Amino acid sequence: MQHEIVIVLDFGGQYNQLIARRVRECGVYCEIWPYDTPLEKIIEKNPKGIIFTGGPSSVYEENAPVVDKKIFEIGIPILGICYGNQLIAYLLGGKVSTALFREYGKTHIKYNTNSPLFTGLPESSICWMSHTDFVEELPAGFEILASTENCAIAAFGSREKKIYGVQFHPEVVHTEFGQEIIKNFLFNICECKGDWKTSSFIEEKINEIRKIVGDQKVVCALSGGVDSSVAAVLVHKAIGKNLFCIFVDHGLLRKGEAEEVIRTFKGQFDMNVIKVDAKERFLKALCGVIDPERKRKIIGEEFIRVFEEEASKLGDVKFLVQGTIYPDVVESGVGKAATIKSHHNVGGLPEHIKFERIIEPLRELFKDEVRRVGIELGIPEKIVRRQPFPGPGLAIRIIGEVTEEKLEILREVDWIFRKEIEACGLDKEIWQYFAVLTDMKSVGVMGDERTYDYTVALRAVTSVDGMTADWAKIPYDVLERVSNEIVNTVRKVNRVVYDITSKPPATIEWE
Ligand SMILES: Nc1ncnc2c1ncn2[C@@H]1O[C@H](COP(=O)(O)OP(=O)(O)OP(=O)(O)O)[C@@H](O)[C@H]1O
Ligand SMILES: O=c1[nH]c(=O)c2[nH+]cn([C@@H]3O[C@H](COP(=O)(O)O)[C@@H](O)[C@H]3O)c2[nH]1
Ligand SMILES: NC(=O)CC[C@H](N)C(=O)O
Ligand SMILES: [Mg+2]
Repeated sequence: MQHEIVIVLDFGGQYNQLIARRVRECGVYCEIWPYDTPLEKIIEKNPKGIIFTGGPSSVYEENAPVVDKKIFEIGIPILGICYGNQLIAYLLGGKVSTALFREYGKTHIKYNTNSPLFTGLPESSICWMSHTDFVEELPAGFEILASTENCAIAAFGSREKKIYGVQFHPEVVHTEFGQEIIKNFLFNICECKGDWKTSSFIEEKINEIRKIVGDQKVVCALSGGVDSSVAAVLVHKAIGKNLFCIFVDHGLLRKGEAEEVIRTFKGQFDMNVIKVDAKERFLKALCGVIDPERKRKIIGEEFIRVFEEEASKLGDVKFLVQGTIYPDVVESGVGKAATIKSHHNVGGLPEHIKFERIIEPLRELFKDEVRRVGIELGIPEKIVRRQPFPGPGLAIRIIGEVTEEKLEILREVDWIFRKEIEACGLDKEIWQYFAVLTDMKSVGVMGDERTYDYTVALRAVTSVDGMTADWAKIPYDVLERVSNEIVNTVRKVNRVVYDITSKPPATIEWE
């Protein structure tokens, strides 16, 4: 059966896959295509609508990514988001400039709810912005449909042309009514019917994995985190005893973590799990390194070398399974997307790898989708609900050089914060909560003595998919208890600060 399709044209935005996902959630099939796909190919596919994504470029730059202007004349509805919005205005004769007031994160917005794009919405609400440029003058034949305090043209469009642009990001969960806007575009403007159902993801993947590996051995990089646990269980369902999980203790784990992972996994699943102690080699490789990207690449390479060594002990192993998910991919900078940080399992991978193929069954999914798959696979809530912990571990939470001493300090601080958050039940609402050891020392006074010690930062965020996040409004008395216990019990720390930035403009991790 031929489904209705919406095409998302990719200009390198951070949230492209989120757009695709929102469209799929509305029951409309959707594919992401490169921005320079020839127009004939698009017309041939006969899409119900086209969405232009955001992107890191500015339309007035030389070599900025553009589309064939004829795309505006073929009668297919178009929605431009952020860069896509600026591009529509620019190509149709409007003016795009750099703003004096940049907007990142939470912004109040007012909608014209008479527009089919915004019907059913309240007149004002919250949207999320991430831009420097803005549409200053509209092209002829368009009207303003939304504005914010610093951005007069926060949305524009033409009912007759069926072309719309929004400066904000309706696809991120922090934009209230974002999904309604996407729905309005699909159903009111593109006149979609919604004829697509999420086909059985698990079944499809199991078949695919069986087809690729047959009866050969496979190793799986297992961290005990959500993604790799779900990936491991999925692959285990497909190939059983031919799966060998490798858990690496790289010395950058949290207090008690290695023991807990092994205990949970051995107790819970009937799987082969190999634990590798690789503390020394990781710390040696990181010695003297302060640049965050270098740290990530070194860790990415060491991981692979350890997996290769372990695999060679098992015979001829061609396949490595990783729990890579979509945010790891996009932040590492694939296609037109900018590199935000090289996740060790994607952008941090070394050039030469002995495995013939890396299998990543969760590569297109977001964390909350992975969690849903995990629950469906029968993985206990306790594992599926764990807070994310990045593969490079504490190395990217220690600003500057990683040393044994700093690791020791951070482990203790992090433990105190974690225990307190869990004790007061906040762990259920907060997406991630951890401590960062800054590279800064400051003066304090303890027991009438001068101290000159480290500042630690506490970071806690709420999020749904890790792509955008807000800082968690932890009650002052909880922060106070944590701060007191840290400075009273952890040596070499005399100051505690709380990070109150959202993502964007910050990221969740500090490096
Ligand atoms: N200590 C480790 N040992 C083996 N593999 C690891 C380790 N840490 C990370 N990996 C691999 O790198 C991938 C990415 O790490 P990441 O932390 O994003 O995912 P995760 O640990 O599976 O889930 P979570 O995000 O919930 O922590 C993992 O899915 C896993 O395949
Ligand atoms: O496996 C991983 N390898 C990495 O290199 C990595 N870097 C960040 N993260 C996790 O990804 C989510 C988004 O983090 P950022 O806002 O810091 O980019 C957050 O949940 C981070 O903890 C990583 N996970
Ligand atoms: N998120 C985006 O698409 C940003 C578009 C453009 N680079 C700007 O800064 O305004
Ligand atoms: Mg992890």
